Amino acid sequence: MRSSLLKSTSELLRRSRGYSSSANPERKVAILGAAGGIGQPLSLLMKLNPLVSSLSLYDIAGTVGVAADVSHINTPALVKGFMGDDQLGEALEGSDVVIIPAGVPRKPGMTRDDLFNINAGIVKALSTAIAKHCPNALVNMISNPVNSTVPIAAEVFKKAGTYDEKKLFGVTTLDVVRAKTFYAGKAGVPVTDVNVPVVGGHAGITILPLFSQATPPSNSLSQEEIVALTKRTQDGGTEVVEAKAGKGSATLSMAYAGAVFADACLKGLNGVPDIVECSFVQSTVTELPFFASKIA
Ligand SMILES: NC(=O)c1ccc[n+]([C@@H]2O[C@H](COP(=O)([O-])OP(=O)(O)OC[C@H]3O[C@@H](n4cnc5c(N)ncnc54)[C@H](O)[C@@H]3O)[C@@H](O)[C@H]2O)c1
Ligand SMILES: O=C(O)C[C@H](O)C(=O)O
Repeated sequence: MRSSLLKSTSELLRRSRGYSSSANPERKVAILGAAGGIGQPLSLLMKLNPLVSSLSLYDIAGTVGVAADVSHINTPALVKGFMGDDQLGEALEGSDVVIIPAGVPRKPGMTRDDLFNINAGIVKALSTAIAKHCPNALVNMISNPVNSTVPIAAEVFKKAGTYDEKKLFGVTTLDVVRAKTFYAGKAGVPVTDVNVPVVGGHAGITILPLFSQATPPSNSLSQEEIVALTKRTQDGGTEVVEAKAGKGSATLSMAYAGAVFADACLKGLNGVPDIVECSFVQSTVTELPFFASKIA
């Protein structure tokens, strides 16, 4: 009796947060680059997500320890670690969502484009494996330069005959997270109430936070302050790269942003209505083939 009461109370709590165990199908999430600076905290956050039933942690090295560590957390997701080319197929098989933070990060003085030569090859190889082993998965691309890695993945999927423009997302959520934080601080509004769409791309001046559409609106911000907020959002990545002084780029805030975006994907797959996020996707909003905007 007591256990069934506890069970139904916990189900009620889950429902009130938008989750329902009985309605939610089994979902497998794979993280490629799971032992890295983003990969590890992202693995933790996805292990905490009640919509995940199976969590597949893949990297070229280091996943045995990360998977053992994360697997001890008492949440339902079953965790498995995979390493090296031989295990990539098994890591991906049956995945509903694949998150890709694999690749090298910036050091001070570099632009995201300086990462292209190394990361393009990594993303091409991983996308080829996704096309083979889980062609229907939603792909969340974190690896930089996002403005290029997303089109690369699209080309790989087209070549494999598996491309679905609605399933490939460049993760620009960190730009939104930053815009919300910086706006709330300046406008003096509670950060949890704030929303700011960010469109364009994910590099320097291609990051376009639309503070004119921010909610709650602020009448107190001057034009100068909005220009400064825009510049800080555009330079947010560089601010962290310089602060880390050679030890990489944003990892913790990115893991948070990646977990928010992946959660939106899982909710979308589960039929939860009105899920809206900004993402860098194939687009007809401008003449550019890919553009970040609000997607539902
Ligand atoms: N989209 C964004 O907003 C955003 C934000 C922050 C960082 N990033 C990008 O994310 C990437 C990762 O950053 P990080 O700080 O985690 O770097 P990191 O070096 O700490 O981790 C990268 C991980 O990728 C792994 N890796 C390399 N090649 C691989 C392959 N072929 N298959 C699987 N794993 C592989 C490495 O072993 C490493 O564990 C960088 O390109 C960085 O620029 C993007
Ligand atoms: O700035 C970087 O190199 C990493 C990432 O794109 C970010 O915005 O933090």
